[in-house]
Amino acid sequence: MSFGSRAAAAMQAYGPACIGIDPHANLLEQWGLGDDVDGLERFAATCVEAFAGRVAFVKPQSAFFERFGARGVAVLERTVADLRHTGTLVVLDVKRGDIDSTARAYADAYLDEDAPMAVDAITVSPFLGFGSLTPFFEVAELNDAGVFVLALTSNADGHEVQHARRGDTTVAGDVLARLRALNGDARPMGPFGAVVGATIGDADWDLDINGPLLVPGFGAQGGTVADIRRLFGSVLDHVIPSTSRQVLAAGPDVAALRASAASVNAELVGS
Ligand SMILES: O=c1ccn([C@@H]2O[C@H](COP(=O)(O)O)[C@@H](O)[C@H]2O)c(=O)[nH]1
Repeated sequence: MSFGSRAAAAMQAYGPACIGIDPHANLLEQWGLGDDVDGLERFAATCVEAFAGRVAFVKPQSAFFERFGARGVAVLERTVADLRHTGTLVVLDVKRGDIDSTARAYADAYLDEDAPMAVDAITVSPFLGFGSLTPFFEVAELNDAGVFVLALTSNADGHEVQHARRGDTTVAGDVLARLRALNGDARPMGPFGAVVGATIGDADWDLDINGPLLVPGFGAQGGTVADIRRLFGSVLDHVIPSTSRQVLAAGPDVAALRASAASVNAELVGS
């Protein structure tokens, strides 16, 4: 089944929220864990226990695992496998992008179902040109995986590049239009998504890409359900709001983490 179909079915079954696994040093401390590989392992295992099979998407942030070198990456690999084993869709936030031949190696590393770190979808950066992302789209399609392209990021500096004019459009507008073309008329939606922050402010963008919209910036960065409703109105059913620290702050108690994730979904569905 295509990633678009799997994502739509998971949202229907569990609600739209994506819960991020971001083991910040201060969260490890709050959870009574060391800022070391053992702490990381305990943190990730607790997140798996809390969220696997209970939410549609989990988004591990690779940077917080890479911080601990090869042993941290090994923890990430086990975390991804444990989550996927339960059917929870894993969106790995790695923001990759490179020249064609290297992009293919990155795509093989994450999107080839036989790779040790195979995930359901990854985030990529279009900064080397949208065409440089072709290997990611090709490998994803072959493996029923997804790709989320940074379009309008949640950080305040993103607009410097993303709002830059490009002919009669903008850099972000062009990324969104190209994703729309790639997704064609796939039903229920195509596998190629955009990252659009809940914090972008204005609602003047055509976000109808017939693909999933991964929406970080919701929660700890200040984005609210009202922002999501205002920004995504007609394409709300394709929106995957993603939140990490807001939910993780409820840990390390597994029941409290589950309750926090459930209340995010309830709030979103109520919108
Ligand atoms: O535009 C973007 C793209 C990615 N992120 C990532 O999402 C999470 C946000 O964490 P919170 O704790 O919910 O703020 C983090 O991993 C970022 O690297 C983003 O924030 N904005």
